[in-house]
Formats: sequence, structure tokens, C-alpha cells
Amino acid sequence: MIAVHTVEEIRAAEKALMAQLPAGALMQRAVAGLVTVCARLLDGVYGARVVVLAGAGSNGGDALWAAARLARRGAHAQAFLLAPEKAHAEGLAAFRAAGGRLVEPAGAADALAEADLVLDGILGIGGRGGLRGDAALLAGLLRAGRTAGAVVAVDLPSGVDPDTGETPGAHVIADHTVTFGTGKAALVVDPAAAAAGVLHPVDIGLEPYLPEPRLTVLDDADVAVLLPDPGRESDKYSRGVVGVLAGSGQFPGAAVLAVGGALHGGAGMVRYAGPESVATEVRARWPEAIAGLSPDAVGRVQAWTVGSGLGDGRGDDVHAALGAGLPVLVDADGLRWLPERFTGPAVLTPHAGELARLLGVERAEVEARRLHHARQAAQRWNAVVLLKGSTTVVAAPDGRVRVNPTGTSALASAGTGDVLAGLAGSLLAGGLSPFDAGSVGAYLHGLAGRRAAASSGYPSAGDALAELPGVVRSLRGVVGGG
Ligand SMILES: NC(=O)C1=CN([C@@H]2O[C@H](COP(=O)(O)OP(=O)(O)OC[C@H]3O[C@@H](n4cnc5c(N)ncnc54)[C@H](OP(=O)(O)O)[C@@H]3O)[C@@H](O)[C@H]2O)[C@@H](O)CC1
Ligand SMILES: Nc1ncnc2c1ncn2[C@@H]1O[C@H](COP(=O)(O)OP(=O)(O)O)[C@@H](O)[C@H]1O
Ligand SMILES: [K+]
Repeated sequence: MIAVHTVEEIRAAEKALMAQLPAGALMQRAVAGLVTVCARLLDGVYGARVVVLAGAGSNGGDALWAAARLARRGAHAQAFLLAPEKAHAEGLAAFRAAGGRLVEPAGAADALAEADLVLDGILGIGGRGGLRGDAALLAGLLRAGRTAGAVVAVDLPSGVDPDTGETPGAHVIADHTVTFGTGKAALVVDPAAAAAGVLHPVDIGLEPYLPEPRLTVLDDADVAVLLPDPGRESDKYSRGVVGVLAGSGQFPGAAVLAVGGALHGGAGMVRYAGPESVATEVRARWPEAIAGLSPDAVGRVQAWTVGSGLGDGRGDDVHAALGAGLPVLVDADGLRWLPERFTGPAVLTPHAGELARLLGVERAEVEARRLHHARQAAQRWNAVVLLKGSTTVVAAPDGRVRVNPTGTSALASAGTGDVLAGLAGSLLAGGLSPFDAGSVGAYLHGLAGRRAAASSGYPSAGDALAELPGVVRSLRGVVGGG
């Protein structure tokens, strides 16, 4: 699991830890980690050309110290100071003492063009708002590919907002980010995360001083533990039955895909509720599914998945499913029938356009502020909100968030959302909480998309669905499940 903390939490932990350490020791831990990564990225430190972009704060201090150490190992180090009068004094002194040279503004473009490695130490967790002035110009040069070197962001790419993952203005786009102590939202939530490149966490001993994280990123082992495990004496009912209210004459495929997802999420049985013409297609593809005309007619379930491809009608059926007092997952067209607030367990699975409609804002606004809007909707409807897209964010009404790390744009194709709705609904029926069902569902779905892309290049929703059994099998192997 990756833990993500806020700047405020990091500052408090840093203060507590620094009180136990000699002055400057914490920065030297960070610098040691940074140097190790830089040395690994360089094809030999001796003779390498390193350019530092150093801002006014400790982030610039880290970068200057790191360049000083690389210079001592034979690197040719140059630094561009964005606020020369406020540059980190000890870092600058060490840099100069190691033979580092300062570059005048007019020489910055040439230095970048010749660099093997660029250290972005303009802004770290003290940054607020986008880059301005020379910093914005330099970031522009980097973005325009005016350096052949690897761009290594110190702690986070300068100019992105640490706590929200938003990009309020000009910012650096890095190839690598060496981050200290704990994760930051900007490193895992788009659009900022897209600027971070490959992440290299460096342990500086902050963990004992940090609170329980409100935002986390699950890994294989976390998900393996959360997956429902059929007990020795389980039967098809005790494993949970999931009802799927999806598809229509116009979109019968949505029902087929949602039922397919549901059949692979661990529930013991899938009951499909819908018109006979659609049920015929569902049964033809999935003979294991049971079908009936409506939620009332289909029989008992432990959770409902509602909405994928429903089209315009069937409000009564949606109300019946949402009013059954059971855990529910609401997707797509089902989102048009939300109650004022949920009183029972619920997961909503909008994409950015659907969430924008629900909240009465523009789609671009949701995409620019994913964390904010997912959290806002979770509180507004008292439901877990799984906001789909380039980084899927799962927000709980109590403020906890999980960001899914497995997503892939290979999943950006029609019908993949239907598979996810069925899959996560099945996990809900299997007894997972809405927060776990949403985040585990998104995780499995992302891995299936990646596997499908590896074998078919441009996978269809059906290709991703076909990979789900293999994904679950390999994850259950992580904890020795069978
Ligand atoms: N925490 C830890 O455990 C450890 C932290 N460490 C390192 O410290 C870093 C944090 O350092 P930091 O606090 O000095 O802040 P930092 O990001 O360098 O910038 C602050 C300066 O930038 C300015 N400024 C702000 N916004 C601006 C803008 N848009 N455009 C231009 N300027 C802007 C701001 O000016 P102000 O707004 O205050 O006038 C202030 O002068 C952290 O990211 C990590 O690298 C490690 O060394 C050890 C362990
Ligand atoms: N750029 C992207 N990167 C990663 N995943 C994406 C991207 N775009 C879409 N997805 C994923 O693809 C799926 C699309 O779902 P949705 O928009 O509901 O499509 P549909 O309704 O056609 O099934 C979601 O799981 C979403 O997270
Ligand atoms: K930085």
C-alpha cells in the first residue's frame, strides 16, 4: 500500500522527527536517496552533465546538495537559481565548494540542451499555484523537449498542487520523481500525477510520526487479502447473490457485459432483471445466470447493480432495486434516479461527464479537480463514489479515498464500465463494504485491461472481461488462496 499524506501532516511529522535529529540530518537523508536514484539513472556519474533548477526553499536545497554530491563524484554540475537572494544557503555553499557553477538566465537553454540529467528543485511541498516568470519558462523548455537528459523532480514536479492533484498553472513534467517520507496526492491523482513520471519513494524515517493516511493506493497483497474467499461450507447463496438491473432493447450488450463482470466477482449467483429479449441474449452468453422481468420477480439477492445501458425508461424498476434496503451499485443511466441521500451501503460509478451532470458543473472542471469532486459527491449522497477515468478515485463519505493504480487507457472503450459495474456489484454481494468493493473492483478491472492490452493491443470490453478469471487467480495466489 502506498500511503498519501497532506502537506500539513508531513510538516507536523517533519517537525517531530527533526526535534530528535541533529540540524540538517533530515535533509541529508533525503539527499542521499536522491543521489542514489540519480546515479542509477546516469550512465556513469563521472563526467555527466547535471543541471539544477533551484527555487527559494528546501526543495532547491535538496537539489543543490544532491548536485554537490554528484559533482564530488566527477559530475559537471551547473545550477540556475530562480531566486538567487533566497537560495538555500548551505546547499548553495556545498554546491559551490564541490565545484558547481551558476548559470546566468541567458545560458539556461544551452545548459539544458546539453544536460544528461536535470534536477527540478524549483518547488516542493511549499509550492502554491502554478509556476511563474523564469520558472514557467524553464518548465516550458523542458516540456518542449529542449533537453536530452532525464528530468528528475525532487519530491514532486514543481508547480503541481501537492494535496489535490490539480495543476493550477505552468508546471514541470518529469521523467522521474524522487519523493521523500510519504506519498502526496499530486503523485497519484491526475492531472498532476501524469507529470510525475516514474516514482521513487525514499524513506527518511517519517512514518512513525505520520497519522493513519486518509488517502491510500492499494497493491496486489492488499487486494488479495480483501478478496472474498469462499469458505469450505459455502454454498451459492451464502457466497452472495447479485442482482443485475441493466441493459435494454437499445443496449442489450450492457446487460451481457455487466452479468459477465458479476459472474467473475465472487458472488455465488447472478440474477438478471430485464426484458425477455435482453434476457435471452444474457442467457445465450451466460447460461449460469438466472433471469426475471423485474427486481421483484427475479428472486432474493444480497446486492443490486443498477443502471448500465438501461436507457431512458424503467424508473420503477430502479426505484424497486434502490428501495430494497440492500447494498447497491448505481452506474450510468441509474444515476438519473438517485435518492436525495442514501441511507444504506451504496457505490456510485460515474465517469467525469456523469459526475459533472450530477453536480451541475462542467466535465472539464471534474477532470481538473477529480479528488475534490469525488469527495464532494460522496458526502452529498452519503455513498462511495467511484469516479472513473485516467485515475479512478474511490471516495467514501467519511473522507477516506483510494486511488486505483492499475488503470490503463486501454480500458477507454465502450462497455468496459458495464463490466466494472457487474464486477464491483458482485463483490458487494459477497460481503465487501462499498469502499472495498469499489476499490477492489477497480483494481481487478484495471489489471484485466492491462492483460487484455498485452495480448490484443486494442482490447474490447469483452477482451478485458475474459482476463478477469486469470487476474483473480494470480492475486489469490499472492496469499496462497485457491
Ligand atoms: N518535509 C520533509 O520531511 C522534508 C522536506 N524536504 C524538502 O523540503 C521541501 C519543502 O521545502 P519548503 O518548505 O522550503 O518549500 P519549497 O517547496 O521548497 O518552496 C517554498 C518556497 O517557494 C516559494 N513559492 C511557493 N509557491 C511559489 C510559486 N508558485 N512560484 C514561486 N515561488 C513559490 C515560497 O515563497 P512564499 O510563498 O513563502 O513567499 C517559498 O520561498 C520538500 O518538498 C522537500 O523537497 C527534505 O529536504 C527533507 C524532508
Ligand atoms: N484514460 C483512461 N485511463 C484509464 N482508464 C480509463 C481511461 N478512460 C476510461 N477508463 C476506464 O474505462 C472504463 C470506462 O467506463 P465507462 O465510461 O462507464 O464506459 P461504458 O459506459 O462505455 O462502459 C472505466 O473503468 C474507466 O475508469
Ligand atoms: K520539485
